[in-house]
Amino acid sequence: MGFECGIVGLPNVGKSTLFNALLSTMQAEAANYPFCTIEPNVGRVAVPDERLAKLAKIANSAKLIPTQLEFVDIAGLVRGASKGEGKGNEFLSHIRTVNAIIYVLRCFEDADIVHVEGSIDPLRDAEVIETELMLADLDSLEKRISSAQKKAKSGDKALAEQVGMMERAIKVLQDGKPATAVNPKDKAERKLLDSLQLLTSKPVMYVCNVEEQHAATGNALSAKVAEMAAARGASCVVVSAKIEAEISVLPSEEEKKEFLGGLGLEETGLAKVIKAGYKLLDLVTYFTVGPKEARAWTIANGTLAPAAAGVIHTDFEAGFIRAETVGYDDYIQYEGEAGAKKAGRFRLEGKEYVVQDGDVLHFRFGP
Ligand SMILES: Nc1ncnc2c1ncn2[C@@H]1O[C@H](COP(=O)(O)OP(=O)(O)OP(=O)(O)O)[C@@H](O)[C@H]1O
Ligand SMILES: [Mg+2]
Repeated sequence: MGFECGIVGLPNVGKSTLFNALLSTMQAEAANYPFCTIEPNVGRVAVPDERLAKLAKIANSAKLIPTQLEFVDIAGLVRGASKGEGKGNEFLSHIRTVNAIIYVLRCFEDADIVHVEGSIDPLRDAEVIETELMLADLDSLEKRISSAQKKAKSGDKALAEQVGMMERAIKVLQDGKPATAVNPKDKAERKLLDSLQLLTSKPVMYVCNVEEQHAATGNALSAKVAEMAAARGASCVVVSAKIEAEISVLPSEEEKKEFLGGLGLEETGLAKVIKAGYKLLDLVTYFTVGPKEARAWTIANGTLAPAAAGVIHTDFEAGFIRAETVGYDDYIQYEGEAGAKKAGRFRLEGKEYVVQDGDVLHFRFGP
């Protein structure tokens, strides 16, 4: 399971500006010119988590190592992308490989920055892009289904199930809905749907890119997007990519805080985007804490202890014996492992243990 969020949208809406800010260390081209991003840019960013510093303080850890999330800056799609317009096929194939989609919607007015659709209308923009993705999915399913149907007739049960799922997906797409609207009823159905590798079965969130002065409050356009997102049960984050780019290059945390305060913000829009992306992928964090370092690790929600150990090292998974576990709240309340032990809050967990968000773990493993 990968942990990649694709940044998707029309050209010139601020995707690369946001991406650059996210990876102030990395360079992706940002210019007032449609299609300036030709190759997809991939970068890793630290996931902000207040808990890490609190744990490190208790354990006197010398170093803090946050966990990371990957972002991919994908070139702007245009109307007709599913038919190959504006390098559409190539750009759509970049979306196919990511695990979740972050739609960047232009909610800022600026007469100097060209809008491919000629006016500022984020709801229309979302519809244009989402329609292209649905058309691409429909096209790919219609191309695949007849040969799959033929093969399924030979009695291949797994294939027959897949054909069933294809038929359901085609139906919802023809109704103008994304493949997620198939609403898989259990894990097995979810897996079947995923196996079709559709663009519109990926989890989705929206980023409203607003003017500097609306960074804290949003504007009338972002309010409309928020309403649409809420109706779909999707999350929606307001940022001003341009301001984020300026903040991200400030040399010290203090200066950043001051700058944010002046705008009426408590945390950067980037932090909000990263946290929302992490949630969108249904990821959770566990910690390893010691005098050398306090470190955060990422796993999919529902991961069992041996597989969670495998994120650190494959040997940990192969030779897994048990996980010494203290829940985050207990670790804080009893001020560390020793205190948690005294209070009877130290647990030995086995192979069937589902690691919980915030767990402080120490893995025991053998040869
Ligand atoms: N919040 C904002 N307010 C004002 N201008 C902005 C804002 N966000 C981005 N811009 C400007 O919009 C222009 C386009 O931005 P950017 O290059 O990031 O777009 P893009 O979505 O990556 O485009 P493409 O699809 O062509 O790669 C840039 O000049 C950038 O400075
Ligand atoms: Mg770009």
